Amino acid sequence: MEALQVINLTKHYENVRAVDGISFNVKKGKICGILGPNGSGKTTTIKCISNLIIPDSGKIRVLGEDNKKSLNNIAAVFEGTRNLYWRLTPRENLRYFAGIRGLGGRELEKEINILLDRFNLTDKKDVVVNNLSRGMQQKVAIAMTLICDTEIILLDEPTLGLDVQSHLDIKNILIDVSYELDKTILISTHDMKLVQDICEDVVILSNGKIVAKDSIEKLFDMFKTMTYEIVLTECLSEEKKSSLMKLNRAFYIINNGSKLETDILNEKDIYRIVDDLKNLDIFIKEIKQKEQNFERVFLSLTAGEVD
Ligand SMILES: Nc1ncnc2c1ncn2[C@@H]1O[C@H](COP(=O)(O)OP(=O)(O)OP(=O)(O)O)[C@@H](O)[C@H]1O
Repeated sequence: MEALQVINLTKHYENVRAVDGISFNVKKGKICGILGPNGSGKTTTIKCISNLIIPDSGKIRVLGEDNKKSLNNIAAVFEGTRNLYWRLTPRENLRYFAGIRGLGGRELEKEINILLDRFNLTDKKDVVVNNLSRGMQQKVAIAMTLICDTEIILLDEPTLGLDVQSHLDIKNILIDVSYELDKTILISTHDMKLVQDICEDVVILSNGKIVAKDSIEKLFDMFKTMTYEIVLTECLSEEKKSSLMKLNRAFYIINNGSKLETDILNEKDIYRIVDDLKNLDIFIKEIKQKEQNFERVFLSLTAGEVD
């Protein structure tokens, strides 16, 4: 069942076409990522879905209903957790946002305690949000969406500026929320690792248009290459770098020339690469096959102009 339908959405800011006729769906209980370079239209899309800005044209449906009539079924968290009240505590924030949606009473207090516990925030429940770490603030913001009990949760850059532990915590929380509570989550992000780890589907934008929308699995299959890392015995000189660039193969020069990466389709190619490097007096210390990386898929899809 489609929880969210975006149909032919277009939004201009004066002469900028921020979003240009995009359509995609997100199934109930799934996590979908919106990826794209800076300025590709991700935030504009999220803002249109959450009714913060009015699109020029197109339709947005939540469980089949126009999004303007579904305000109580959409909760959004924008970059930098700007929608929290910094001088209120986590408990007060949750109470306030639930109150806006007409929720209150003893049942609500019980719900708030359960949520604070779930997010490991119980011992911080009376500390003003301003004095919490970035990771904790992000948890409060996500808890805020849950207390409102909406069908759709929109998250703009939920892992921006988080340390490794908080990144992991947020990732686990989102997986829990989607699987256990059956929430539909749309995440706008630059964080490929997050998308690769938790999203089932992805929409990739470039210049306000969709360049790909599919499951992560299928997008990986589309770019089924093997990436090899070649560690060199010494850093490449500028002369060797330019000789390498003249070869009929794309090498990514890493670590100032002490490593190379290349994508191959056929395992036999690796023997040709070894020969090519030997002919250029570039000596190999080690060759490793790398795990497939969603960043490469993304770069392949967004490189160059998209009409
Ligand atoms: N309020 C505004 N007024 C004018 N132009 C805007 C406004 N908001 C966004 N834009 C422009 O619309 C385009 C899309 O912006 P948007 O913020 O949606 O992209 P984004 O993919 O979220 O970018 P980023 O990854 O940098 O946050 C950009 O060219 C941006 O400069």
